[in-house]
Order: sequence, then structure tokens, then C-alpha cells
Amino acid sequence: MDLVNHLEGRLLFAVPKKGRLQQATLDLLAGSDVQFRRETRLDIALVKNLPIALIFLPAADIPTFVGEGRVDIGITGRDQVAEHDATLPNGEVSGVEEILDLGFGGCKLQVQVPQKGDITEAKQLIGRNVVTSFTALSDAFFRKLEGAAAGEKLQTKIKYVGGSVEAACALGVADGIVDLVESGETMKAAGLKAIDTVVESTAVLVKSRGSKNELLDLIAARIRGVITAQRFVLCQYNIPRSELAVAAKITPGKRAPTITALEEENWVAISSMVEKKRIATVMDELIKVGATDILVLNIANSRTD
Ligand SMILES: Nc1ncnc2c1ncn2[C@@H]1O[C@H](COP(=O)(O)OP(=O)(O)OP(=O)(O)O)[C@@H](O)[C@H]1O
Ligand SMILES: O=P(O)(O)OC[C@H]1O[C@H](OP(=O)(O)OP(=O)(O)O)[C@H](O)[C@@H]1O
Repeated sequence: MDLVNHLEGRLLFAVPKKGRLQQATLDLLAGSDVQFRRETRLDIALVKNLPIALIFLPAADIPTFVGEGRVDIGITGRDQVAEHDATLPNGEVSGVEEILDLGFGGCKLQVQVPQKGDITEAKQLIGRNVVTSFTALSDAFFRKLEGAAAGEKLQTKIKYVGGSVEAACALGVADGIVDLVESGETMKAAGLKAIDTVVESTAVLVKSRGSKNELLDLIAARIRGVITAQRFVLCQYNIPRSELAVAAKITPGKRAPTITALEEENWVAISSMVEKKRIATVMDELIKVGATDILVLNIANSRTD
């Protein structure tokens, strides 16, 4: 089938075609009941149960397609959006609008130098060679450090490489690099250390500025529901009615805890959404105030405000 001629009337949704954000994005689409089959080597997939076409693109190119209104909505890193925005002429408003922080793909774009060298501060790189895949953000970062005006030639020499940026120092191409760091393993393995941070990033859902569409709102609501479900658990427990106020403070829920009377007099059951990362501490606190039968349940999906 000639997919390109079947895009008419469909919402175009850009997703990373490979790399660090791809699997979490595909999981998010599955959780949102976006059903599709991607033919081998094809970068377009028609969604079976919604008038949407998925366009598989490199994460770095997604802000350009969304910003120019060629696709309606996309998932990429905030770092990629920032890099795209940094290429815009002074004063031009970005065509990319963030709808939602998706919480995964957390990393930092950092200035890195050899562990063994004498450089300890980013300003010592002024006038030297810096290698990166993020040339626009690096330009803006060193422009600020140098106090250079827009358009003025930079003293720092910023060179683009497409990948394996960490090799640049060891190969003598760079005195420092600007690249992404998550665990820090790649940086350490290359004998580098971070001396400054250019931007912090997570994956984001973005749309073309100003675009309004019911389907876009529906898909954003579904994705928001899956993200919330992943972030929260449902905590249920029993507690003496006398401790209700203090328990409600420990588990206030998203709006308010659900309280149900128990058959046993003076006891109530509470059910409340709690952030996954806080649940162990919350359970410790509940035990201290006399809660019993504490159960923690995963949430498969959600729609909350
Ligand atoms: N180590 C990491 N941990 C978490 N997120 C990351 C990490 N590295 C990159 N990312 C995020 O994933 C996005 C895509 O990076 P990734 O390296 O996977 O891209 P790619 O499309 O495979 O490109 P490349 O071919 O340049 O590697 C980044 O812009 C960033 O937002
Ligand atoms: O701090 P860490 O957890 O080690 O992650 C950082 C590495 O991850 C990314 O590269 P990726 O492995 O995606 O491959 P790439 O170099 O081809 O972009 C990034 O460019 C770093 O090299």
C-alpha cells in the first residue's frame, strides 16, 4: 500500500524511530490503545483504530517537523526541542509547544573534559575546541560565557559530530565536549568528567504551536492517563476513625482520600493515590499512626484532572 497517499485526514504523530526514547514511547502508545503495525523499513504506520498516522523520525528531527507544522504532534527529548529553538533567529517564537512532561528519558546535557587534564571550569574552554551534536545550545552556552553578542564570532570553536562524541577528546579533536549524561557510565569509561550543565531533559509530548484538534486532545488525555497511572499507586488501609485526620495528611490523594466506613465500629478504610517513589515512606508513617491491612495496588490506567 502506498502509505503516503493515505495520510489525508489523519493526525500525524511523530515518534522516535530508534534510540533511547523509542521503547518507552511504544509502551506509551500501547497503553493508550493506539494500535498499528509497522512494516519493516517503513517510517509511516497507519493506526488501525484511530485516524492517526505514526511517522517514525530521528528524535533530533522531530522538533523541526512539528515546529514547521508538517506533523501535528510528537514525542522527543526536551533537549532536542531546546536545540531546535536555539537555531531560531533572535526573537522568533518556536513552532513547538510542549503539552506534557512524560517523565522518562531523563538526562543532562553536560560540558565534559578529560578527568586528568587541568580544566575544571567551562570558561577555561573559551577559545578552545568543543565537539558536540548540540551545536546551537553549545553556541548559546559559550556565547553567554564569553559575553559575546548575537551574531558576533565566537572565540570558542564548536564542531559538530553526529555520535560517539565522547571519543573526541581522546582522539585529540576536542579539548572538551558537550554531550548527554544519564548514569555517567559512558562519560567515566571515556575518562571524562562533567564540569557544567547546559540543559536538563526528559521526554516530552509536543504539538505544533496553535494547532487545535479534538483528536489531539483525546490522544494527549490518554497519554496523560497512562503517565499518571505509571507514577502513582493506589494505597488502601484501615485506620481507627480517631486517626482519620492525621492519616488523611499522610495520604491526601490527588484531590482527597476516599473514606469508607467499616462494619467494625470506629474504624474506617482509606483509599488514596500515592506517588510510587514515596510509597515506602508513606507506609512507614501509616504504621506509626496505627494503620493496619495496608495494601498497595498498581494502577493500570487513569483519567484524573
Ligand atoms: N543515556 C540516556 N538516558 C536517557 N535518555 C537519553 C540518553 N541519551 C539520550 N537520551 C534522550 O534520548 C534522545 C535521543 O537520543 P538517542 O541517542 O537515543 O538518539 P538517536 O536518535 O538514537 O540518535 P543517535 O543516532 O545520535 O544516537 C536524546 O535527545 C535524549 O533526550
Ligand atoms: O550516562 P550514560 O547512562 O552512560 O548515557 C549517556 C550516553 O547515552 C547516549 O548515547 P547512546 O548510548 O544512546 O548512543 P549514541 O552515543 O549513539 O547516541 C549519550 O549520547 C551518551 O553517550
